[in-house]
Amino acid sequence: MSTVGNSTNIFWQESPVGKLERQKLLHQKSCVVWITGLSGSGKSTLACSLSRELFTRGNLSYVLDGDNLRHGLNQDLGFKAEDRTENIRRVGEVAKLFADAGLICIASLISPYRKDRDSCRAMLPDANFIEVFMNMPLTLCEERDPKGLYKLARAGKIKGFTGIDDPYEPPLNCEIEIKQKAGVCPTPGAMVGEVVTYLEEKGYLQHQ
Ligand SMILES: Nc1ncnc2c1ncn2[C@@H]1O[C@H](COP(=O)(O)OS(=O)(=O)O)[C@@H](OP(=O)(O)O)[C@H]1O
Ligand SMILES: Nc1ncnc2c1ncn2[C@@H]1O[C@H](COP(=O)(O)OP(=O)(O)O)[C@@H](O)[C@H]1O
Repeated sequence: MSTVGNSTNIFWQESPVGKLERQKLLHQKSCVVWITGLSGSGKSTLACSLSRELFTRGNLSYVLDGDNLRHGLNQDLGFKAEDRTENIRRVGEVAKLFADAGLICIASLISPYRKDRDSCRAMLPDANFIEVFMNMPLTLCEERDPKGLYKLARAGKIKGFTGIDDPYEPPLNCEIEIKQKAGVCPTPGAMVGEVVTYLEEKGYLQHQ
């Protein structure tokens, strides 16, 4: 019997099927691929393209996108610092469950605060947390501005917009950094290739 937070008199229920059995069934080693970066840096593009490529290769993944989760699980959260922290904590816990289920969980959120990302890393046993930093300049993200949010932020119509009047703390030692080469952004395919190569080299994509 234990107490966790406000939950008292709770008991952990073991599953009759273990994580190793689920991973063996899926021919893969589960993990969390955590994609962080400014709005417009390419997080969702990488997450979706990566998920498709893994599926094509016979590996099962699932995308947890910040925008999407804010339509449901996190619809009660805004963008003040403590709400972003709670957002990342919740997504970290969900990602941990997906990894325990044997999947390659691809989380795609701005996740601006280093301490929050590091807390998610600490949640994952066996260090199966792969931080991918979308290191794109603010100028590029603002040029792209597919949702027009940077324009609204610049006009003062959105307060506390990441990169404009809210902080983003870049990773100090991420596993993968996606960045421009000679001022040119890699294609979505090249971005996917960098991540798949890493996953293969580290043994996450065991073939039949
Ligand atoms: N104030 C503010 N700052 C940053 N982003 C904002 C804000 N308001 C709305 N949006 C939209 O919300 C998306 C980011 O949600 P996240 O859950 O990834 O953010 S966070 O991790 O909690 O910081 C983000 O989506 P992406 O563009 O895909 O990153 C924005 O479209
Ligand atoms: N590697 C890339 N090369 C060219 N355009 C890209 C690339 N990645 C993303 N984009 C474009 O940039 C915009 C923002 O991408 P998106 O994935 O929505 O970013 P985020 O999820 O970080 O907000 C979209 O219009 C998308 O098509």
